[in-house]
Amino acid sequence: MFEHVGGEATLRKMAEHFHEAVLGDELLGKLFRYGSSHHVDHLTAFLAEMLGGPRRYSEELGGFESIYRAHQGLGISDEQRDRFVELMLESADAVGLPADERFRTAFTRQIARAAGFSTRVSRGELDHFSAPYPELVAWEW
Ligand code: HEM
Repeated sequence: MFEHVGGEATLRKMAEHFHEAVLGDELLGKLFRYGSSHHVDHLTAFLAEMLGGPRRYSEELGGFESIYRAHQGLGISDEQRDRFVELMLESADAVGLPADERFRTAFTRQIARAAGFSTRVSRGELDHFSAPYPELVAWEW
């Protein structure tokens, strides 16, 4: 799937597009406005790994610890979660990710799953030890 989408270059474009979109979004902007400049790069690495590409996010960028810490305490609402997923899918369209049904079905499901994970972490509903991180990145495509 990593190759099918056009590799890291396409995913970086998608992450850049997404980052711009959330910054300008009424529901999500305030969560990201004070964030760090590495969000685009880390999101690119995570998406690449999620799609079966290089394991840079887990091996070099902190993997589970980093993603857990980034969302802890954010108190993401259901509305914010749904908007996040919507903007991700819009960004996928904007940069021309493949439109075939097999890819889109799996991609949408996995983004929704990751959003569920981040939301539960953000509300303190998932502790460190029970959080299903491996399922997020080691996905069977
Ligand atoms: C459900 C709604 C979500 C919200 C509101 C949210 C919010 C955030 C915020 C505020 C940050 C910190 C940004 C920064 O450091 O500049 C962050 C980091 C991150 N998020 Fe999310 N997030 C959500 C869902 C997701 C999902 C679904 C994914 C994966 C597809 C994801 C992947 C990441 C990654 C990889 C980082 C960077 C962590 C690091 O620094 O290594 N997030 N998120």
